[in-house]
Amino acid sequence: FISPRTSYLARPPVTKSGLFAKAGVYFGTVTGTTEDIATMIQDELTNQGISCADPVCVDNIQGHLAPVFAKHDTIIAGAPSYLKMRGEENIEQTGTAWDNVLNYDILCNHQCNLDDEEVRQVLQQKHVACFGVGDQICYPENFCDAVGELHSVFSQIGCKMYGKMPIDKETFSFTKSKAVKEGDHDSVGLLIDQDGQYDLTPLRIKMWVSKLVDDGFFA
Ligand SMILES: Cc1cc2nc3c(=O)[nH]c(=O)nc-3n(C[C@H](O)[C@H](O)[C@H](O)COP(=O)(O)O)c2cc1C
Repeated sequence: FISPRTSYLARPPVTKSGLFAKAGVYFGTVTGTTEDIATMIQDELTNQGISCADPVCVDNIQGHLAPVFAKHDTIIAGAPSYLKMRGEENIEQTGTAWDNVLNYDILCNHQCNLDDEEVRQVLQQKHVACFGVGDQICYPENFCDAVGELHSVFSQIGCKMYGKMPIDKETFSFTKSKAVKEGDHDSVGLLIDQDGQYDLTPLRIKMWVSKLVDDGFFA
């Protein structure tokens, strides 16, 4: 007997049958930029022959997340970064449903406090890659921090993480980001500066999607 509540856990792996798209792109946004990037990623996936559902805004997800995420083999998760002050302390937030959906707030301490066992169970089987948008001129020490935060949640749940990118020193000028581990030459996901470098965005997306394909993200 499989209870209706957990029946989706027993579904066979997602195929290209058209019932479920192979890749799911989830984003949060405050002023629309992350949505634009999510759509550009979807277009690039389609160009490269990967079936991808229309990007879903996490603020529009009602109720339980597990059945939503269960629809896809691979999840691409994107968020903007919004630095905020809490008293004297800087805290990072996305300003979107990611902040509460994944207990994002608690991530500032780099702890994963995801109590929801069902979400955890579903996500453990998934390939996940993260992307984000930010502004490296105004926030050079916190550029795209949310990408690092999101990555840290999904990896602590036990997802198989993809999407690392070498940081191009010729074009990026930020000094610090939670998306770049100390001493690393790669970021943990795709970093986009649509405020200052929108002209570089299409190539960055193309290279990232190509790398995801090469690394077996969709295999
Ligand atoms: C109050 C405020 C705080 C911000 N904090 C950061 C930050 O910490 N890091 C960063 O890279 N960008 C930061 N930004 C820039 C936004 O992340 C950037 O404009 C992004 O494109 C907005 O994405 P959205 O349109 O999807 O909300 C901040 C912008 C504002 C207005």
